[in-house]
Amino acid sequence: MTKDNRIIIFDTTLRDGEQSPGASMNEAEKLRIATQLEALGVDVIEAGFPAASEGDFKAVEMVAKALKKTQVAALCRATEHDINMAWDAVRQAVNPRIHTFIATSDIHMEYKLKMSRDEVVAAAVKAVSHAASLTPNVEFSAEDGSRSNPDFLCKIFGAAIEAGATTLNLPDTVGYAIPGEFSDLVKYIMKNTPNMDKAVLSVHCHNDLGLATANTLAAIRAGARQAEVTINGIGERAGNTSMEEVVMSLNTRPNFFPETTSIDTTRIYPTSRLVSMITGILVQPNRAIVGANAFAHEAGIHQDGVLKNPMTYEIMKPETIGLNKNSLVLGKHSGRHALNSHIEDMGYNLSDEELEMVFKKFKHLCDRKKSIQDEDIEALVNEGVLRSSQVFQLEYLHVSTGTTVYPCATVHMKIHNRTVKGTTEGNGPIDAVFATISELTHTQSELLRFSISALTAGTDAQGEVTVRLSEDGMVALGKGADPDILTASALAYINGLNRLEYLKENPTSVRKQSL
Ligand SMILES: CC(=O)SCCNC(=O)CCNC(=O)[C@H](O)C(C)(C)COP(=O)(O)OP(=O)(O)OC[C@H]1O[C@@H](n2cnc3c(N)ncnc32)[C@H](O)[C@@H]1OP(=O)(O)O
Ligand SMILES: CC(C)C(=O)C(=O)O
Repeated sequence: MTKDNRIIIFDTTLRDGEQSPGASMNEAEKLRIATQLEALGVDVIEAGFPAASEGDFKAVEMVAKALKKTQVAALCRATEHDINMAWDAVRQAVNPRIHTFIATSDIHMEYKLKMSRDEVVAAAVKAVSHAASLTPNVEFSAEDGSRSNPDFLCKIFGAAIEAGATTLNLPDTVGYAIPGEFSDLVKYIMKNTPNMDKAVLSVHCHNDLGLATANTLAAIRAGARQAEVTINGIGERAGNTSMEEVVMSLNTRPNFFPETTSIDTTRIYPTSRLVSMITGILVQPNRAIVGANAFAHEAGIHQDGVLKNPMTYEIMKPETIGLNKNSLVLGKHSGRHALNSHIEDMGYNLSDEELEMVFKKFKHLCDRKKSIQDEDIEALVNEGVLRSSQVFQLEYLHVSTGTTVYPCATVHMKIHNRTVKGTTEGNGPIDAVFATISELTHTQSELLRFSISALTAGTDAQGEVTVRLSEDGMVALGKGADPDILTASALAYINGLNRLEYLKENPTSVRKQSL
C-alpha cells in the first residue's frame, strides 16, 4: 500500500466507458483519446478488453505502442486465454499492466460463474500467478466487491497479493454502495487483508444511485490510493465515477483532502469535449465541471455578485479546467449590472437613462424569447438609443390577416404625447400596418427598401426589419426588431419616420443621418 497522498488516476474511458451503449470506438478514435489522456496526465489508461474482438485487440496494441509514459492496462477474465490476449496486446507499452478479475459476490458466484468460493479463490490465484509470470504490474479485481462478504474479500485479496498482484481493486460493480458503508469496507479490507501494505488498494464505482463520485471520495478518505474513473462519467449503464469530479473535488477542497493527483486540470474541458465528440454521448448542460452551464450564471443577484467577485458564486476558476471564462447568460432573471456589463463588452456606453430604457425592453423580450443572443441585445440598444427623441411612438398594434381575411391593421400611436388610433386595410398585412401609420402621422414618405432577416437561429428568433424612406429629398433608414415580424416592421417604419422628422428639424445633418 502506498503511504503517500498521491492518488493514482486509472482511466477506463476506453474500456468501461466504451461499454456505454453506442459508444464503441474504432482504433484511430481510441488512439486519439489515449493521446489526449496522456497529455491530461492520467497514470494508467485501461485501453480495452483484447479478448473481446480483433478490433479491440488492435486498438489496445496501438495505444500500448504509441504512448510514451503512461501505463497501459488491458482487462481480461481469469482465464489463461484472456490473460495471454491481454498480454500480447499491451506488452509493448512502456509500463504494461494486466488487469484480471473474477466475481466474488455470492449471487455472481452461484448464478453466473457456478463456482464455489474455494473455486473462485483458486481461479483468481491461478490467473494472477500466470499474469505475474508475464509482468510485475498485475491488477486483480473482485467483481461485485461491494456486495461480497468482507472476510471473503480479505481472503481472496490476500491470496492475490501472495500470487503477485500489486494492485487490488474493489469495484462497486452495480453502484449499490453508500459512501459511509463503502468507506467502512475499504477500512476493513485495509486492516484485515494479509500483506495489504505490499499492494495499492483501488476502487472502481458505478453510478446507478448517482453515488459513484461520493463513494470514490469516501474510499480515498478511507485510504484507497487508486481511483478508476472515466471522462464525463461514461460507462456501463448509468456510468462510472467521473474523472473530472474526483480530480476537481480533491483540487478544490485541499483543506479536506490532502490527496493530490498528477492531472493537468487545464486539459479537463478539452478532453471532455473530445470524448463527447468521439463517442457521440452528449454532456448534459448541468453536468458538474464540464457541463455547458457549469460556469454560467443567469440570476441577476448571482451575476451582480460574480461581476463584483467571481468567487461569490464560483468555487472553481473556469481557467482551472481549461475554459476561457465564465458566462453571464442574459435572460429573464438577469439584472441591470449584468446587462450593462454585456453591453459595455459589446462596445456601447449607455447613460443611466438609456440603460433603463434598454433594460425594460430587454425584460419584455425575455418574457417572449427563450435565449437572448448578442444580436438581440444589439437590436435593443439600437432601438432604445435611437428612439430617445421620438416624435412618433407605437402603443398598440393588431393585425388581422389570413387566407380568407382581407389584411387590416389597427394601430394606436403616441404623437407629441397625444394618443391617436386608426384602422386601415392593405394589400398585405405589412402594407396595412404602414398605411395606417402613414395616415396617423400625416406623412407622405416613399418606401424605397424593405428587408427582413432573422437575428438569431430558431423559430423564436427576433426578426429585424430595415426600411429606407424618402420624403422631400431626404432619405432615412429605420430599423426595428421584435420576435413578431409585423411589430418589427411597424417599429422600423416609425423609426424611419422619426429620423425623417429629425432631418426636417436639423437639415444640416442630412448626410450623416441618412447613411
Ligand atoms: C463488470 C465488467 O464490466 S466486466 C467486463 C465486461 N466486459 C466484457 O464483457 C467485454 C466484452 N465481452 C465479450 O466480448 C464476450 O463476453 C467475451 C468474448 C469476453 C466472452 O464471450 P463468450 O465466450 O461468448 O461468453 P459470454 O460472454 O456469453 O459469457 C461469459 C462467460 O465467461 C464466464 N466469466 C465471466 N466472468 C469471468 C471471469 N472473470 N473469469 C472467468 N470466467 C468468467 C461466464 O461465467 C461465462 O461462462 P460460461 O460460458 O461458462 O457460462
Ligand atoms: C471488472 C471490474 C473492474 C469492473 O469493471 C466492474 O466491476 O465494474
